[in-house]
Amino acid sequence: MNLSTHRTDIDPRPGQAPTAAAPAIEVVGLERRYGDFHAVRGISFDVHPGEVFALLGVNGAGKTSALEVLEGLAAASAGSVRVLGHDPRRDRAAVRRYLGVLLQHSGLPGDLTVRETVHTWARTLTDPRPVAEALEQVDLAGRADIRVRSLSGGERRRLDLAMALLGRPRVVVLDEPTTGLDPESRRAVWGIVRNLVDGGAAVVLTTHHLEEAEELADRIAILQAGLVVLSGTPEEISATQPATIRFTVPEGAPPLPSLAGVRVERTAHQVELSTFALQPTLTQLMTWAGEHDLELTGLQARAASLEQAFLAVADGALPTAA
Ligand SMILES: Nc1ncnc2c1ncn2[C@@H]1O[C@H](COP(=O)(O)OP(=O)(O)OP(=O)(O)O)[C@@H](O)[C@H]1O
Repeated sequence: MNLSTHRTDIDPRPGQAPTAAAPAIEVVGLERRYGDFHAVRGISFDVHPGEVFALLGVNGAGKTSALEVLEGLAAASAGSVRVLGHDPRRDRAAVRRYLGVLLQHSGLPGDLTVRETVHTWARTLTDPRPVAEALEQVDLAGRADIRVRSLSGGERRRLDLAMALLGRPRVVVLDEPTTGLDPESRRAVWGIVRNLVDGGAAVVLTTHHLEEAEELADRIAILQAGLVVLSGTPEEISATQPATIRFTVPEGAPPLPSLAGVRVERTAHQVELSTFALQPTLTQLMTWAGEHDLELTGLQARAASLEQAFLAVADGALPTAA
């Protein structure tokens, strides 16, 4: 699978020269209301060419509502969104050519074949990729003559992706690109996304698979009830949570050493330590065990994960740092 070349230049805004530093997507104070309901309550982020930005959050957090404004499908209730310097709704014609969108639910007609579907869409684009190449990329070349209604859920999702990338987009919005895909297909999609950004595209995606965000995203924002509650690189977000050390103390062991800043939970002989200083805590623990000639069975030390941070946000636990 490979993607052919992508142009990495950015359309200058009227009166402006293109600069390498210009973000491909700029979102400032975006709000989205449905009647009285405030689904997105003032979020800001930008995405540069060659970067993957992931919007995470539990169901209903506001991810799709925000993406629909980027896609030009809905108006912002307040705030502004720029894609390649343009308003994606008002200047739809200027943006459309450079924008690839994978909606959460697509509605392709079921009675066309896969090849006919892609051909039909390609005819509406300025500089489409060859249909055979597009199908090859998502591993659907062997299904080209099958009617869309006969495709499996995962195959249909890969067809959606082929359509989103057909026009060689420089800005790509992917709403849950791998939902319903098996692990192998999911990894293939990750490869496609990496190729896109290597070619200079700016990618925004949503996902409920945290390992996907960890694998792909350069930066992440976690949304809750329409607000960004944590943002940064995957490492920065993970680092808002403590590392965990678990072990079993042997019968008759002396009391644990005093460990400053470490939370200790103990049930019978099972011990769990939560610490923001994994190495010093481990060193103190090992020194203590060595001095008393103790064997700590089942010893495990695990750095904090993105999943831990995500769950802490979902549980309403305030992050300790951001
Ligand atoms: N057309 C609509 N009218 C009224 N409320 C809506 C509408 N569309 C979305 N909502 C509400 O806005 C909130 C945010 O929905 P949204 O689909 O943006 O969330 P999400 O983070 O994408 O969720 P998911 O992970 O389930 O896709 C939800 O409470 C949803 O019920």
